[in-house]
Amino acid sequence: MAHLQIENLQAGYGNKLILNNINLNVEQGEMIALLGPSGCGKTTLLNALCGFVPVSHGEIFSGQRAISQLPAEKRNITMVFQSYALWPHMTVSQNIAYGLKVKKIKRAEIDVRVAELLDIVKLNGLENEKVTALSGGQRQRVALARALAIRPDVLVLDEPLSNLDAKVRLSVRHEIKALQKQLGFTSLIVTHDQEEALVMADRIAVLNQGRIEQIGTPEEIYHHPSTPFVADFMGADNHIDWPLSDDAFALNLSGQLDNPSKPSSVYFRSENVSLSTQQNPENDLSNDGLIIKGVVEQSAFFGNNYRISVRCGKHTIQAEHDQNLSEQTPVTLRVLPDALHIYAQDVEHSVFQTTMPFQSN
Ligand SMILES: Nc1ncnc2c1ncn2[C@@H]1O[C@H](COP(=O)(O)OP(=O)(O)OP(=O)(O)O)[C@@H](O)[C@H]1O
Repeated sequence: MAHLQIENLQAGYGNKLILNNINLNVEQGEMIALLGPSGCGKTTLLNALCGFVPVSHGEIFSGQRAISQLPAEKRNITMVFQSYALWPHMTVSQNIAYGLKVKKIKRAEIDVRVAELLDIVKLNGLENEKVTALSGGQRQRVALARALAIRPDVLVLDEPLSNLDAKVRLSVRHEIKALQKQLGFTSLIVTHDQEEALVMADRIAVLNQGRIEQIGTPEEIYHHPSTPFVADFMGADNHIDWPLSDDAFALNLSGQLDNPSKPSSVYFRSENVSLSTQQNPENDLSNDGLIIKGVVEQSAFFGNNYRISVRCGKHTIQAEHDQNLSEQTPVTLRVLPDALHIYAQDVEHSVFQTTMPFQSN
C-alpha cells in the first residue's frame, strides 16, 4: 500500500463540488507537485488532506489509517503556508518548538529536536531572533523546520516559494529538494510554476477543473503530455488543427498517423521550431515533420535567443532563433515529428484523445 492513498475523492465548499474523483498514490519519501491553472483546486486538495475542507466522498489512507473523517489534529499531516504563518512575537526557536509544545513533549526533548532542526535548515546563530527580523527565505526555512519538527507522516506545501524574490526562490527550491532527499519526507507541493515542478518533484500531477488530467514523472509530463490541456499548460504554445487547407503548412508523417484525414490537434513548443531564412533549406534528415512558410511579424530579444513571431497564412507561429530578424523577412519553419504532440479530436464527445503516434527520447 502506498504511504498516502487518495481514492475517488470528492470535496468542496457547501454545495459547491471542487474536487471530482481524485485518485492519487504517493510513495514513502516521494515529492508530488500539484500543477495547474489558478482555481483548478490545488489548494483545496491540500486542505482536504489536512482536514480543513470536508471530504464528501471517497477515502484518504495515510499508511493503513483511513483519515478522511478525522479532525485535522489527528491526521499528522502538516502544511507549510505561502505566507509562512509564523508567530511574529516568538523567536525562531520558539516558533520551531511550537508544535512540540502543543503535543506536550518534554522540554529537554524539545531542545534537542529544535537544535537538530536549526542545523538542518541552516539557521544556527539566529535561534533567538524574532522571526520579524528575518528575510523571506529565512522565514520560510523556519516554517519548514516548524512543520518537520513534529515528524509529520506527510508534509504539504502550498506555494511555499511564491513570496520570495526570483534569486532566493531558486536557492530555496534546491534547499527544499535536498532536504527532502536527505530526510526522506513524503510531500505534496502546490505550485503555479512549471519549472519549479519539473525541478523539485519526483512526479507531477496536472490538475484541470478539479480533476487530475495527467500524472507522471517530469520527463513524461514534459515530453508526452497526454492531453491538449497538458501540452498547452506545459509550454507547447503553438497549436494548429489538422487537416488545414492552407498552403503555408505541410505535414509529412510518413504514414505514422493512424488516419491522416481524421481531425487532429497539433501542439509544439517554440523552442522546437527550427527557423531558416532560406526558402528551400537543405534537410539533412528527410522531409518528415511539419514545414511552414511565413514572414516575420515581430522579433523580441529575451536573453538567450530571439523570440520570433511568424505570420503563416491565418496563423501566427512562435519560434526561437539566435539572430534578430527584420519584419517581413520570409522564413521557413520546421518541426521534427518527435516534437509534435498530436491528438485526435473526438468531435462527437467534444473531447480530445491522444493518438501518441511518436515517442520522443
Ligand atoms: N472558502 C471557499 N469557499 C468557496 N469556494 C472556494 C473557497 N476557496 C476556494 N474556493 C473555490 O474553489 C475553487 C478552487 O480553488 P483553489 O484555491 O483550490 O484553487 P487553486 O488551484 O489552488 O488556485 P490558485 O492557484 O489561484 O491558488 C475556485 O473556484 C475557488 O473560487
